[in-house]
Amino acid sequence: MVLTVDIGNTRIKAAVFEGSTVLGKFVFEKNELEKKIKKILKKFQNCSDLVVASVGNIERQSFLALEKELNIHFLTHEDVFPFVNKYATPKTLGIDRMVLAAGATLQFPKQNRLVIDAGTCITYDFIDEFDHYLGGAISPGLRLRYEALHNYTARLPLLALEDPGSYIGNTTAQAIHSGVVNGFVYEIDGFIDEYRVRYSNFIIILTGGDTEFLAKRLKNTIFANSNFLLESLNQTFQYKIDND
Ligand SMILES: Nc1ncnc2c1ncn2[C@@H]1O[C@H](COP(=O)(O)OP(=O)(O)O)[C@@H](O)[C@H]1O
Ligand SMILES: CC(C)(COP(=O)(O)O)[C@@H](O)C(=O)NCCC(=O)O
Ligand SMILES: [K+]
Repeated sequence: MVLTVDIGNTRIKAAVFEGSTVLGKFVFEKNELEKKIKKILKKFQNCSDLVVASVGNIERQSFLALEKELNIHFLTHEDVFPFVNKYATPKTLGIDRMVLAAGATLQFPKQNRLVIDAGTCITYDFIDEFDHYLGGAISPGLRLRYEALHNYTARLPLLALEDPGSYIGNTTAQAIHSGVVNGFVYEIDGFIDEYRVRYSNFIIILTGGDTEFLAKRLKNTIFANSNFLLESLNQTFQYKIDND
């Protein structure tokens, strides 16, 4: 059994895999890391490996205490990945994006793939049919947009996510919801349309905390899978074992 852990900038997601089957999935806050991991390992005592991708402020050292219990794999740029990295600054590429690209490459062979991760940030990652990772984009995520409007103005309230009634918001609240939610959806559909100009065929994988909210609002056809990063972590680990 393998325990995969995805440490994002907002939350931690974890899943236990037996082969490619998910036996359990967990979401928790960063201050609960140790407590929750111990609880998961108590429940799934056959876990032999722990695989971590962290873009948050949690480092390798946080897992050292567990080394007696199981093998720790804290993924970095030094690991083997199933694509050719064409990013001009490969060392600054987020490890989460590398894992997503690995999952897309392994799960959808020999085709162009666009991975969209709607988390704290929205990340776009494109891997072409020759398994070249080309790059993509980083923009503020849904919750971050609401928070940024509030934090960097004097008069805008902090609102909780709500469906905008119309794109013409006629109150402050409705104008914010329209700007944030519609802007988010238009941006993603706009990026997809732009990729389509250059690549006639590609598959689109949508993941991240806002997957469900977003999936039904996009005009483009996508594979929506909020577990894609955790599944990709499991696949990246299997790939590492086979190719190291
Ligand atoms: N309980 C929750 N706490 C925080 N964000 C949530 C929650 N449920 C859904 N979200 C949405 O998930 C997004 C963060 O996604 P997530 O994948 O958890 O981020 P990260 O991987 O960067 O930590 C936010 O934009 C927010 O709208
Ligand atoms: C862009 C990110 C902040 C996204 O993080 P997330 O939204 O998943 O929490 C992360 O992938 C990161 O820190 N990237 C480094 C810069 C880069 O990928 O080029
Ligand atoms: K992201």
